[in-house]
Parts: sequence; C-alpha cells; structure tokens
Amino acid sequence: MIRRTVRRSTYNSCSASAVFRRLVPAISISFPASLTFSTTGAWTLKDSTKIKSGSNKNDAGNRRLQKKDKHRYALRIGYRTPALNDLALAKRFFEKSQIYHAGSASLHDAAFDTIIPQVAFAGRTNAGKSSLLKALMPEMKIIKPSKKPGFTRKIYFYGVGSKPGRELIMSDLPGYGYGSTTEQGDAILEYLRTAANLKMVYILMDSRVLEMPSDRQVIALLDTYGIPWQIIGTKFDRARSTNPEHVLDMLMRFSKASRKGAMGASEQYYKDEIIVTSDKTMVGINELKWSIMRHCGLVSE
Ligand SMILES: Nc1nc2c(ncn2[C@@H]2O[C@H](COP(=O)(O)OP(=O)(O)OP(=O)(O)O)[C@@H](O)[C@H]2O)c(=O)[nH]1
Ligand SMILES: [Mg+2]
Repeated sequence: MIRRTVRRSTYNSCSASAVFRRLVPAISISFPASLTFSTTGAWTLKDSTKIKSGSNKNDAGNRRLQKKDKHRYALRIGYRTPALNDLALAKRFFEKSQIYHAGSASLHDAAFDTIIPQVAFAGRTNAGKSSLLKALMPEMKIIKPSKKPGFTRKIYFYGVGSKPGRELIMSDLPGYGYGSTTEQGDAILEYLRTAANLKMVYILMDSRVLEMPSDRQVIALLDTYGIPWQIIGTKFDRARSTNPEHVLDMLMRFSKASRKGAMGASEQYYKDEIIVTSDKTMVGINELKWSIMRHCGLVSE
C-alpha cells in the first residue's frame, strides 16, 4: 500500500512562479482538481493490474535480451554498467510486480509526501513521456500518448511493486513549451520542489530534435532548486543517425555543458547517464528500467 499524506506547499508561489515564467515563458502546468486520495491518508488505487508472470522462460528471455541489447543504448559516467543479468532482473521486476495507477494530481494538490521513492518524467510537449511510460508498463491502459502536443494535462502517478522496500512511483508530467499553459508550469514546479523522495527527474528529449532552449531553461531551474536530473533520448527509431553511439554522444555533450555551471568544485564527483529509447523498437527500455530501480535504491550502484 502506498502511504501518502497531503501537505500544502510552503513556498512562495508568487516568486517561484515568476521565476519559472521568466526563465521559461512558454511553460505552464495545470492540474485540474481531480487528485484522489482516501481520507485515511492512503492512496486511492485505481486500475490495479497484476502483471502476468513470465513463468519459467527466463533462459529464453535472457537470450532474446542478449540479442536485442547487443548494442549499448546507454552511456554512463560514474555509474557501473549493468550486466545482462542486471537488465534481465530489471525487466522481471517490472513484469512481475503489481502495477497500478496511484493517482492524478490536481493543480492545487500536486505536492505530496510518500515514503516510496519516486522518479518523474519531464520534457517538452510531444517529447514522448507518456509513450515511454507506456513502454515501461504496457498493461497500463490509462496511459494515453497522443500526437497532439500538450495532451497530458495533469500529473499521473504510477506505482510499481507490492512489497515494502521493493516499490517505486513514476510520475508522468504535462510537457513544457508549445501547447502548455502557465498554470501547468506552476504546478509542475511546485510538485518537483516539494515532492518527497523524488530521486530523479528524467528530461526526455526527442532524438530527432535534440535540445531546445526550453530544455536548457528547465535544467537551469532544476539546478537552482538542487533537483537531480538526467537526459533520456526518445524516438530513437526516428533519429537521423541510426547509430545509438552518435545520439548518446550528442546528448552527453549537451548534458555535460548543462551541468558545467552547476557542478563547480564538485566536478570530481560527477555522475551522469544518458539512455536512448524507442517505444517502437523497445531499445533502451531495459536500461531505463535498471536506471529507475537504481535511483530508487532497489539495486546497487
Ligand atoms: N516513432 C516514434 N514515435 C514516438 C515514440 N515515442 C512517442 N512517439 C510519438 O510521439 C507523439 C507524442 O507522444 P507522447 O508520449 O504523447 O508525448 P508526451 O511527451 O507525453 O506529450 P505531452 O503529453 O503533450 O506532453 C505520439 O504521436 C507518439 O506516438 C517513439 O519512440 N518512436
Ligand atoms: Mg503525455
């Protein structure tokens, strides 16, 4: 069970909103008032879906994994590279765990505490956030990708795992930039600043377009608030280069340049990870599963 208590944000929404709007004029975030929680303080769980176990086909699964993941779709600095067994473990965790829609955050109730570690999926509208979450949890029918920019208008929370200490939460945020609203931007920022146990914000970037000024501005804002972030390339099946190394290199260069200002003297402890993904070919999905589990402390670094 996910325990959850709602707390009102204590930050000064006027000044933070103003900063957010100044840095990212087109970003907006809105959360229609539909966050559902029970009065007992527990999440109201919806669409609870027990994922079918993969039975005893692990060997065949591992062989398929080996074949599919013969290319590396991730580039890491300071993190260990997962072995094929690690990727298989991450794949199994997502397949065998209970997966559920844990709630949707309204504009005014986006801030929350949970004892469960969580990661957030952020990025420009149309970057592929909802699609990537769907690729991680194909059984989650509530996840609706759309070619219309700005389609996701609330924060959606999804839980994975059923045992205490072996569970995590992922949030699908409305996009920033074209098609978003100021209200959405404010609410996303409030959520990111106040969410308890937020371990990582994945900034999704379309592999065809790579970075845009709004990505830089959002990253600068996250740095200002000390919120950890890392970049994920999406839609790799449509990338100009068919070589994942090229896309990884370009994204890593952007990531390094973005971190430069914030790192300062702590450069010696610099850690980074870039993963390229596609919901069509499913490349990078197991790498991402591993990354999520690692950030949530479910597997060792
Ligand atoms: N070819 C390809 N298309 C993708 C991929 N991921 C997403 N798309 C397409 O990109 C479009 C946008 O996807 P979404 O997942 O809805 O994007 P989003 O970031 O959630 O967008 P907002 O909710 O508007 O912020 C859809 O038409 C998807 O089918 C991918 O890996 N490959
Ligand atoms: Mg979406």
